[in-house]
Amino acid sequence: MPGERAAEGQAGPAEDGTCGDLGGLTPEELRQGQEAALALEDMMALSSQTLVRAEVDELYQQVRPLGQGRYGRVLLVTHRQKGTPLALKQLPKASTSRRAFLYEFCVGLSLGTHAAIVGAYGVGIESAACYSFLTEPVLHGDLIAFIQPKVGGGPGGRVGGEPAGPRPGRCPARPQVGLAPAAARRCAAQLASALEHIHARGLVYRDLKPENVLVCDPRCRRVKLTDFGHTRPRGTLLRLAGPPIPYTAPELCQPPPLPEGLPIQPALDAWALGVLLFCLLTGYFPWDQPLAEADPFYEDFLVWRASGQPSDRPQPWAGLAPAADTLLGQLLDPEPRKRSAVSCVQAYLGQPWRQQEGPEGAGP
Ligand SMILES: Nc1ncnc2c1ncn2[C@@H]1O[C@H](COP(=O)(O)OP(=O)(O)OP(=O)(O)O)[C@@H](O)[C@H]1O
Repeated sequence: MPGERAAEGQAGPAEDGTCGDLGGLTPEELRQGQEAALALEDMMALSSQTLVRAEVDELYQQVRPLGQGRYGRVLLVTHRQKGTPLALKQLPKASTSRRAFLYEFCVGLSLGTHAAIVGAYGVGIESAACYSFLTEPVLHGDLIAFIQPKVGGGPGGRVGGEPAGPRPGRCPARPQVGLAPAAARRCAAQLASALEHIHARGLVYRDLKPENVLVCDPRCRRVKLTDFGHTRPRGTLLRLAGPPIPYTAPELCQPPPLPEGLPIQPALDAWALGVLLFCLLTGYFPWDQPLAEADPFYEDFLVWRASGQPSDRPQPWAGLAPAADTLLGQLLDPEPRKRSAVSCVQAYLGQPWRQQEGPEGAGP
């Protein structure tokens, strides 16, 4: 989360009133992002006036921790009068500005109506040491615990970056890697739909990874996206902060088109969705970072894309069926303008994504 937004600008018209250099953004795309930014500013101003000033324990009973991120922790609590179970995300004031809190709170609130996005209750709380907000609790952990890693890892290492080998508590004899085929397709469909919903509101999610996908049931039938601290209006100018990860789109790794940075586009999320689907199907990352000069697995992928020859197919892609090749080829187009929108997933849901797919419905 909460990146302070002061350092972020937005691509905009040139001083002479023309559209100027929008860093590749069309005027319509720019308008969408500006409208989203204005709507969020309004919502933040209203929410700021209605924050509940109280200590969390006065209102809610703590049950147990649900998770910890870099910026905040999430607790399962119950409402003291009603007993309703709720998830409470707490962001310490020491490391979170009021503006950054309001931003994450309002983005979550504006998006939480979608079935595959964690629902928000519209209750923001200011305590002495923390800002907090309430969301629906999703009690089966995050997707990382459901992805069976390939023993020995893959090119870019195991998803989640834990030591190799089956995880404690999961069936060690199961040959399955990644997610079971039906569960992978269900996840893909729900996440693509959630991202479409975000993009249609002029926003870019920017943080797609299994840790931000919460699982609603033991068979991973329903999932929900959470954590909107990195979400920004389309066209926000951003630079890569820190080293790239497998989910980072290649255009963010290149020198930006404008001095202030790259105007962000939904194509960033399409790339991350492609990488996540690869992980769901194989149990490992396709590469460490999308830099041909630094990552031989990414370089092999580019060579295969350019030639289209089966003999150039990189070994990590070996188990994928033709439909998955085509789908991932569209989402992982290195050229953002040619990359397909996340909605392209829907066209491939009826076809096998892995060679020798097991029986449908075989969940983890
Ligand atoms: N509504 C919820 N229900 C259940 N668990 C949740 C919920 N929201 C978050 N969690 C758990 O808490 C963890 C941390 O939450 P979150 O990702 O929002 O924190 P963060 O500090 O913003 O994280 P990051 O370091 O990824 O930016 C999640 O990975 C998840 O396991």
